Amino acid sequence: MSARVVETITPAAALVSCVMSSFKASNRLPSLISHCLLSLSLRSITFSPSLSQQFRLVSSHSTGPSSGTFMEVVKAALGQVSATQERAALRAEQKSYSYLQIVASALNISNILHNEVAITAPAGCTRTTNEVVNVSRYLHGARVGIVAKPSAEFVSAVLGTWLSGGVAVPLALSYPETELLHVMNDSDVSMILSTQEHHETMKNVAAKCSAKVSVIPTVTSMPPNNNCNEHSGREAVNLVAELIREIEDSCLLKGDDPALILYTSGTTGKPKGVVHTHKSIIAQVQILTEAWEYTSNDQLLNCLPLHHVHGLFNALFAPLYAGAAVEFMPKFSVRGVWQRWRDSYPKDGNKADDAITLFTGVPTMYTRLLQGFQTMDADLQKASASAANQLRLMMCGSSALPYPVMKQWEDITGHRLLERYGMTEFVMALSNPLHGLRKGGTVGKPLPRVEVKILAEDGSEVVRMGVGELCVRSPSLFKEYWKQPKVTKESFIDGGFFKTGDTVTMDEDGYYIILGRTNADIMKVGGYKLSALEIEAVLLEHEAVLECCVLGLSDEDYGEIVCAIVVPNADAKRSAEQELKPVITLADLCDWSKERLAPYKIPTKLFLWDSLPRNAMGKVNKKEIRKLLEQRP
Ligand SMILES: Nc1ncnc2c1ncn2[C@@H]1O[C@H](COP(=O)(O)OP(=O)(O)OP(=O)(O)O)[C@@H](O)[C@H]1O
Repeated sequence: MSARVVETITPAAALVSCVMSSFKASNRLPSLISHCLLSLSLRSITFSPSLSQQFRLVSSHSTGPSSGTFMEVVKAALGQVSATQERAALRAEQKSYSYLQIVASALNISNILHNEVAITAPAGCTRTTNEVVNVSRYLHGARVGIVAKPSAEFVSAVLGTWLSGGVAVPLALSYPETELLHVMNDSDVSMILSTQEHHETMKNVAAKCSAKVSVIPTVTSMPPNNNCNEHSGREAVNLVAELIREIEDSCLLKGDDPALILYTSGTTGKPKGVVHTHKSIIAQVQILTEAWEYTSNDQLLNCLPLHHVHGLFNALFAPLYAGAAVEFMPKFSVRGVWQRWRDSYPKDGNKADDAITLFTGVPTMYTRLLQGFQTMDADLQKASASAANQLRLMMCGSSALPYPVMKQWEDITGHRLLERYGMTEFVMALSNPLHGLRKGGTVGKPLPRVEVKILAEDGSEVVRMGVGELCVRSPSLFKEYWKQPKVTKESFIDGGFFKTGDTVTMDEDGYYIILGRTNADIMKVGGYKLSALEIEAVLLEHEAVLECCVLGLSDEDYGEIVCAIVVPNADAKRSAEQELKPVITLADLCDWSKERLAPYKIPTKLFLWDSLPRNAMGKVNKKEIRKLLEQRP
C-alpha cells in the first residue's frame, strides 16, 4: 500500500461527513487547507451542465486514490455543484477576488515555493517524497515568512504555503529590523514571500539571515460589474483539476503538523513563537463559526493586522471557512469605517449587495469611532448611527473594553458590543453570547468545546467568585512554543490545561471577569493585590479622561504604589487652557475617586500624557512604561 493511501484513509471518513453536512467539517480533517479549499472551490466556481460533464471527464482521468478515499469524495462533491454565481471571497482597495482566484494564486505560490525551496525530509520523517507520486512540492514543515499588508496576496501566500506542506510565519510590517531579524532567525525561515512593495527591504533583511525572497504575484481580481464567468470554460476545469491534485498532495499533512507560527506581542517578555497545527486552526474556526453564527451571507470589514489572532482568525480564517466575504481596510480609518457602513445601508433604507454585516475591533478603535462620531453634523450622525445599527454583529476584544465606551456605543448604534477573551496560544476561549445577555465588564463564558478552570496560587481549584489564574483546555490550543520545550512544559498543568498568566474571577452568573496579566496588571500595594484594569475602568468614567493606564511603581514602604497615566480629552484640555489651570490634578482625581474606589486603590501618582504608546493591537506595554518611569530621577 502506498504512503498516500495510508495517509488518506482516516480523513476520508471525516470528509464524507463534512460534505454531507453542508460543509460543516468534522475535527478529524487533515488540514485547514483541505477544508478551506474544498469550501472555497465549491462556493465559487460557475459550472454549466456541460462544464460539470467536462469536469467529471477530467476528474475521472486524474490519478488519485481509489474509490472511497478522500479525493473521490471531493470529486463527487464538485461534480454535483450546479450553476452558481462566482462570488467575492475577499475585497481590498476597490477590487474583488473570487475564491477561485485566491485558490489559483495559491497554486501558483505553491509552484514558486517548490522551485525555490530545496527541502530534504527531516530525519525520522516517514513521509519521504520517494514514497509517493507527485509530492515533490512537499516542504516538510519549512517555515515561510509572509510579508504583505492585509490583501488577497497575503491570503494566497498563506494558502500556498500550506498547500506546499510549509509553515506560514506572518511577519509584522511595523517591526523594526532588529525585531524582524529576531523572528526570522528564531523561526529559521527558509523563504520570505513578500509583495512587490516590500521586496527591496526584505531582500536586505533576508540577506542577513540567509533566507531567500520571492515576490507574491499579484492576484487577478474580478472584472468590475461582472461577477461571473471569468474563469469559465476549460480554464476553470483545469484549475479545479489542479486544485484536486494539490489537495491530494496536501493529504501528506497530518492534523498535528505545524501550520502557523505567530509571535506574541512581547508585552510580558521577549516575543515567543506560538505554533498552531492544522488541527488547532480548523478546531478554532469551527468554534467561532458556531458561536457567532458566521455564514456565507456575512461580509466582514477587517481593519486589523494579520500577525495577531484577532485579525487572522476572528476576522479572516473563520469568515472564509464559513463562506463569508472579508473586506480589508489595511489602515484603520475612522472616516473610512463610518463611510463604509453608510454605503452599506444608504439612507433610503436599502441594503447594498456588498453590505458589511460583521465588524470586530480592539477597544481603542471604538473609542476613535466615537470621537469621529462626535465631530459629525446632526444629519451625518443620524445616517451613521442608523447604518451601524443594521450590521448583524459587532465584537470587541484583545484588551479590556471600558464600560463607558461600551455604554456610549450602545446608546448611539443600538449594538451592545460582544466582548470576548483570547490569546495567541489558544486564540479565543471565552465569549459573551451571540444570543442572550452580554454583560459589560465581563468576557462571558467558555466557547463551545472549551474548558476552563481558575487556580489559586497553591494550585487548588478556585470555586465560584474566587480569584486566581485562568487555565484553558481547548481543541484550539497551540502545540508548543517554537524551540522552547522547557517553557512549553512549564506552561501546562496536569490534564493539558494551559496556564494563561491572566488573573480572573467569575461573577454570580458564571461570567468571567479579566483582572489582568498577573505580572503586569496585578499590583501588590501594602499587602493588597489590586487589579489595574478595575481601577482603569473607574477612572475612565471621569469626564476629563479620554484614555488611561494604571500600573504599579516600586515603593520602599508599600512594595508598589498605584500610578495613573491619564490622557485628557479635547474638551477638558480646551477649557483648562481657557481657564489657565491644569486639566486635572492628583488632588482632583483623588477627591473624585473617593466615592468610587476603596482608599488603597486610589492613585497616589498621576501623569498627564498626550497619548499612550500602543502597539498594532492597541495594547500598552506596561513593563516598558514602568521601566521608563522608574528610571526618571
Ligand atoms: N477582552 C479582554 N479583556 C481583557 N484582556 C484581554 C481581553 N482579550 C485579551 N486580553 C488580554 O490579551 C492577552 C493576550 O494577548 P496576546 O496573545 O497578544 O499576548 P500579549 O499579552 O499581548 O503578549 P505576550 O504574550 O507576549 O505577553 C490576554 O492574555 C489578556 O491579558
